[in-house]
Amino acid sequence: MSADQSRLDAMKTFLAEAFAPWVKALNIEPVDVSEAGAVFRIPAGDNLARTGGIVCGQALSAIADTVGVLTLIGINDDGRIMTTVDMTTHFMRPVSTGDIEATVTILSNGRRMATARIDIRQVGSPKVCAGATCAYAYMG
Ligand SMILES: CC(C)(COP(=O)(O)OP(=O)(O)OC[C@H]1O[C@@H](n2cnc3c(N)ncnc32)[C@H](O)[C@@H]1OP(=O)(O)O)[C@@H](O)C(=O)NCCC(=O)NCCSC(=O)Cc1ccccc1
Repeated sequence: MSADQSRLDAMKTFLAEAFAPWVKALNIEPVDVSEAGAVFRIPAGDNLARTGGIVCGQALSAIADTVGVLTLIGINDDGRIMTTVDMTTHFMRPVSTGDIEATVTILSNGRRMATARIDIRQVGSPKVCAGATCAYAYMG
């Protein structure tokens, strides 16, 4: 098994074991991971849409926070657990229902804190629809 496959498996296991049931129901799929970050696919169905078939901001924020945590779980080999301490999200253009992609870039990963940038796009489009910056504190 490649190192990346083992990281993807660790992310999937953590998603299945650690998150609230409604977060698991987002069906977030890790598809790529490296030291620099990770890429995720999410099938955004009508259950995530507000009026007009637009994916609601509440779901996009939850996706951003979750993929940030999963990326740190994937790239850290030390079993450290983190908690979100700050998050800023911008909704720059609507996300239509359908497959969406979240790209995580790790901006910092220190002894006590980590910072991640998350960009959410419609699959197949280069345009960022929503962007978030999340700060995480390592516990213990
Ligand atoms: C409209 C604005 C807020 C400001 O735009 P500006 O900065 O002045 O710039 P600009 O006008 O250039 O437009 C930029 C891009 O946006 C596109 N576009 C614009 N208008 C429309 C339109 N009517 N329909 C479709 N697309 C539209 C436009 O084509 C362009 O895209 P392009 O470059 O051609 O690819 C924009 O940033 C936006 O839609 N953000 C996403 C907000 C969002 O989805 N929030 C989350 C859901 S809300 C929620 O969950 C809470 C809630 C729940 C229930 C009930 C109530 C609340």
